Amino acid sequence: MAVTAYAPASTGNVSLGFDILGLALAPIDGSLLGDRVSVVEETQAFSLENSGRFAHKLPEDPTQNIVYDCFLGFKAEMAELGIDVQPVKMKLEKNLPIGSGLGSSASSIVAALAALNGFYGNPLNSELLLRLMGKLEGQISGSIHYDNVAPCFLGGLQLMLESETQISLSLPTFDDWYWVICYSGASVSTAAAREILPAQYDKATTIEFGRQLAVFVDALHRGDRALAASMMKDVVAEPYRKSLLNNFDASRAYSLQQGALAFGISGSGPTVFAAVDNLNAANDIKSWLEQNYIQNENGFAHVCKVDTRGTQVLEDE
Ligand SMILES: Nc1ncnc2c1ncn2[C@@H]1O[C@H](COP(=O)(O)OP(=O)(O)O)[C@@H](O)[C@H]1O
Ligand SMILES: N[C@@H](CCOP(=O)(O)O)C(=O)O
Repeated sequence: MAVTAYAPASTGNVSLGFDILGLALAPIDGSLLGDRVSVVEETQAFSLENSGRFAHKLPEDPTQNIVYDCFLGFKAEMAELGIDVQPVKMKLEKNLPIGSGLGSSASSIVAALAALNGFYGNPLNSELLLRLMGKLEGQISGSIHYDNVAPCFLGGLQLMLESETQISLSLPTFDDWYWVICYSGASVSTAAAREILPAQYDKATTIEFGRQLAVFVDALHRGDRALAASMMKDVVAEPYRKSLLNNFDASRAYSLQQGALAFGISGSGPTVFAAVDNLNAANDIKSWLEQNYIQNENGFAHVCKVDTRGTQVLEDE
């Protein structure tokens, strides 16, 4: 029976946890912000059919699509278990823009592997799947980072542990926070946005990074909203990446003036996010960003909450 998986958008870094903190997102109006991948049936030769708002931005050759690499990666893992996997017919509904900072490649990877695993009766456990997801994400961006694939797969706010037995830890979140996200419509390559970062950081930056992350995690556990929000400042990527983004400083200034608790770059951009604890302010910031941050017809904005469910796998009727 055909199996479909939905994998939500995610914000990597969340300003203060470069490569090790990520958040899954769900628009509060119920709209779909994530890719869907189906495994339809076994066939003679691998095939992939693309649809969705951003399908036209995908490589035309199906073997250049990361979904194909997921199939190969899954097949190799199954071979380790002594199981031979035949070519399959797959479908990708590409709802997330590529190079947007919303974990677009992660969403396709996670949905593809979750659907493949579901189709074959869940032979691979979650930990193994997550490692494979990270490996495939690393293939695209140049180095392995789990801050998109982990929240996309598991839901919620995830902190990377990356021990031999566990990749990710789930952190508590504040139910009353909204996450306004706005994608400008421009494309920023994650690999390129990683290359512009320094290879080394100075002592002061390193201490600041450690202080912020430690205090933030403690504040989350104690439910101290104000302290948690005050730690959300990016000392690692934003100083170098914000020059790639039009109108970033004005967008932050407006959001903070409207009462946003924090404002930053989602992943490697150009999407920006504002954390807000008031729905009226969240809607107001969303409208302003729509008017002032979006650059073309591909852009959009949503008021979101944390997606606590992560990837959803369904057997088709
Ligand atoms: N299913 C897919 N979804 C997203 N990107 C894909 C997919 N298949 C192949 N790609 C390629 O992977 C790269 C993704 O770029 P990247 O900047 O990492 O995107 P994102 O930050 O949105 O994940 C692009 O070159 C894109 O053409
Ligand atoms: N930690 C990564 C996150 C990249 O996210 P994406 O959504 O832009 O792929 C980074 O900041 O490079």
